[in-house]
Amino acid sequence: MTINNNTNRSDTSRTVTRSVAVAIIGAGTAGQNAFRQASKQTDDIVIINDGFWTTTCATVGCMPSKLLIAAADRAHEAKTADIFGVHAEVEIDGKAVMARVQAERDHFVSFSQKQVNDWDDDKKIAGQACINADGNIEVNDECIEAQHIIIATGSSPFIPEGWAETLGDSLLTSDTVFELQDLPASLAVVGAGAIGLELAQAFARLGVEVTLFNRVGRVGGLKDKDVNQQAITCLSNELTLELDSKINEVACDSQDGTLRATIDYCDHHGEQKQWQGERVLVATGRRNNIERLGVTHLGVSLDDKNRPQDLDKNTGRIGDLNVYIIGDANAHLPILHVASDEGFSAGHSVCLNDEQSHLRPPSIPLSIVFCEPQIATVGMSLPEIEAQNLEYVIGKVNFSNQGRSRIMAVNCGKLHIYACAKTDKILGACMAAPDGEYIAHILAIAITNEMSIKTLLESPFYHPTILEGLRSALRHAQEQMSIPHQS
Ligand SMILES: Cc1cc2nc3c(=O)[nH]c(=O)nc-3n(C[C@H](O)[C@H](O)[C@H](O)COP(=O)(O)OP(=O)(O)OC[C@H]3O[C@@H](n4cnc5c(N)ncnc54)[C@H](O)[C@@H]3O)c2cc1C
Ligand SMILES: NC(=O)c1ccc[n+]([C@@H]2O[C@H](COP(=O)([O-])OP(=O)(O)OC[C@H]3O[C@@H](n4cnc5c(N)ncnc54)[C@H](O)[C@@H]3O)[C@@H](O)[C@H]2O)c1
Repeated sequence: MTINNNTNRSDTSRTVTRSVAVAIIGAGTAGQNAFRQASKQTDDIVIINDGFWTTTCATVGCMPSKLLIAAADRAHEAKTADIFGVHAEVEIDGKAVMARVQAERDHFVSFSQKQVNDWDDDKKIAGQACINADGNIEVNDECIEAQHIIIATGSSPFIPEGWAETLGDSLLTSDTVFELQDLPASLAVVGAGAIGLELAQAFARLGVEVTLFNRVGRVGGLKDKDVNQQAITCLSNELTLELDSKINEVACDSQDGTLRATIDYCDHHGEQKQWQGERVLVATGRRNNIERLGVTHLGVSLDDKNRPQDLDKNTGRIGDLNVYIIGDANAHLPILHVASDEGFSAGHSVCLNDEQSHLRPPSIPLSIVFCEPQIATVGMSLPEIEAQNLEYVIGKVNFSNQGRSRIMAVNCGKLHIYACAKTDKILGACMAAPDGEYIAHILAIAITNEMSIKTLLESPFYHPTILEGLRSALRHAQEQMSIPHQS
């Protein structure tokens, strides 16, 4: 069977060389999960992948970035030990730092490679897939007709037009930065999203002279002005920030074998300035890899940012087509656990008649940026709550005087909890906070299970912990409510 709703059929059809029940395009986290789940139901399956058969997460994403951050945090702790009366001489061996990042990264990569190696060779095709006007998949010299197609082609770094040429060898992206053999002397990081923030702070902590540029005044996508401002205050203790700036031109030349990159920009006061240094890490966002895949031949419509329309956010299914677009490829929530869950759900639903069986329940939004303080958002954002005219209160805590945070000298940050004033339930939260990853998970569990603030406050909070800061914010929210049982 070919995919239905085929709108762009050509007369010059290529002969089908293989027919399968399920074809998966892309073997990253989402695609591998889909393959594993679907393989439990059918043998009539093929997975096609271009490039490395591991995952973005293990190879150039979550894992190498956290390995670099781990080294940076050790350096930071040693360099700032003076505050405790502990004096340490810190010497950073850039080659050894990068060697550990690469060795541990390779260890993680080998896990996913081993799993893929165990799959039957005749179910794996290495090559770049393209969907033709008949809705069939062309790869190498094969033309595959599939009853169900799962697209899990991920995303790639977006580089502003012309920058690759003008920055030449000084250009780095998250695809190349972890291959460095040594630390650069100086680095401009462009983009203060998750990638830019994590890597800018990590390199700064490792002794690299870092300037972080962003075209808006927001960091880590924070939508709460107060928390955003607090995050900027904390981060600027360690980083040179050029927020709300406009980059006009980038260039690079080489003198005596040393790279010299320049960035001409207009700062937030409107003053023309120039940055000069060794390397430029471009972290200006990622784009899903479906532009040239030919998904429109399957009846899928895309908006102006390549986002598929009619996406079922639980399964990645597109409308009533037998087409699923999952993971970063659908540009919905480009984070790891979402790619993983969507892969799992799509893998089941292509094979079972009962589409609801074994599907993961929709999880509430959760994102964490691993800078310090950690920037995390859970549930609804403030603009979303306001757009729905919900009656809300904000429970706030500032970590500057929070007991355990002061003890540990990590007392910079703020937590805002948005709670419904009528139901006592948590709607969402936003923070730049020490131990933000744990606070965010507790709040995510509370929202998922519709726990009231009262119930949460009846749970024990051990003393002295940073989580007592969470209790302070919950109490602050409670104080503002007029629900009788709360008084
Ligand atoms: C630096 C960095 C740090 C990150 N840190 C975190 C983090 O801390 N936490 C978190 O939750 N998320 C993080 N992410 C995001 C996370 O890594 C991604 O959301 C996730 O890896 C996406 O998985 P995927 O399966 O959708 O895509 P991928 O793993 O990218 O897999 C897509 C596969 O499809 C292949 N492909 C593409 N086009 C074709 C084609 N035409 N034919 C055949 N194959 C094709 C690709 O080569 C690739 O192998 C990070 C990302 C980056 C870049
Ligand atoms: N810890 C995590 O969960 C984690 C870590 C890294 C990446 N990721 C995932 O990877 C995705 C991509 O991350 P990202 O940080 O590249 O993208 P992003 O979209 O989050 O941030 C890009 C930033 O670059 C800025 N920008 C864009 N063009 C610019 C220009 N010309 N000049 C100056 N600034 C410019 C934008 O204003 C924005 O702040 C994220 O959406 C996230 O889901 C997650």
